[in-house]
Amino acid sequence: MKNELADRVSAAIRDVPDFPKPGILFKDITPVLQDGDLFNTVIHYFCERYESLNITKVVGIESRGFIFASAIAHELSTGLVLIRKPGKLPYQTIGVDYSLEYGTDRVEMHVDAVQKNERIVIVDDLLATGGTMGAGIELCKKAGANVVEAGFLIQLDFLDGVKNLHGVPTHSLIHF
Ligand SMILES: O=P(O)(O)OC[C@H]1O[C@H](OP(=O)(O)OP(=O)(O)O)[C@H](O)[C@@H]1O
Ligand SMILES: Nc1ncnc2[nH]cnc12
Repeated sequence: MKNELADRVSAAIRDVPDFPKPGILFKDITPVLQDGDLFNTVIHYFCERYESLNITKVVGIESRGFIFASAIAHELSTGLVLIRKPGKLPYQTIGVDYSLEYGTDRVEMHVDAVQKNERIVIVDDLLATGGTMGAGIELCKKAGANVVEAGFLIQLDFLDGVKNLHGVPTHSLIHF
């Protein structure tokens, strides 16, 4: 199932050169979302991976990670946690700074979003340098969570982002 689905997702992803900055080949996932059957199959693929792992919360990273995390959490009936860019969350937060393929940023999470020893998965659409997910993992670990897996739709292997993921197991549906 994985290879057939990976081929369908690869074919749907649209490459946009020089977005948002010159030299970046942007992987546009919106065609995957626009295809109801494909989006549904992707969500079920991740749910099958996670359904027997006693996951209590799915953590999504703003903004494209929210799309996948929220659909997976809904399907698994787990909680959903939002990791957001700075200044967006209303309550007390913990935060981590990181560098991006095209800039620097910071991620934040509510202090009470994840409890000690909770089994969580963190989901994002794409792994590039790993700065974003690395910071997300750090946040969840700070809160005492057991990060079972970092899941991605797409992994850009040439950027070797896995080295920034603190040894957490990772899974990506497709690799470029
Ligand atoms: O591995 P990294 O080098 O950290 O890059 C990956 C991150 O970059 C993109 O998000 P972006 O910051 O563009 O935000 P968006 O999802 O709101 O478009 C992507 O959705 C990941 O979160
Ligand atoms: N090349 C890329 N395409 C889409 N999202 C990204 N986030 C970081 N690098 C990216």
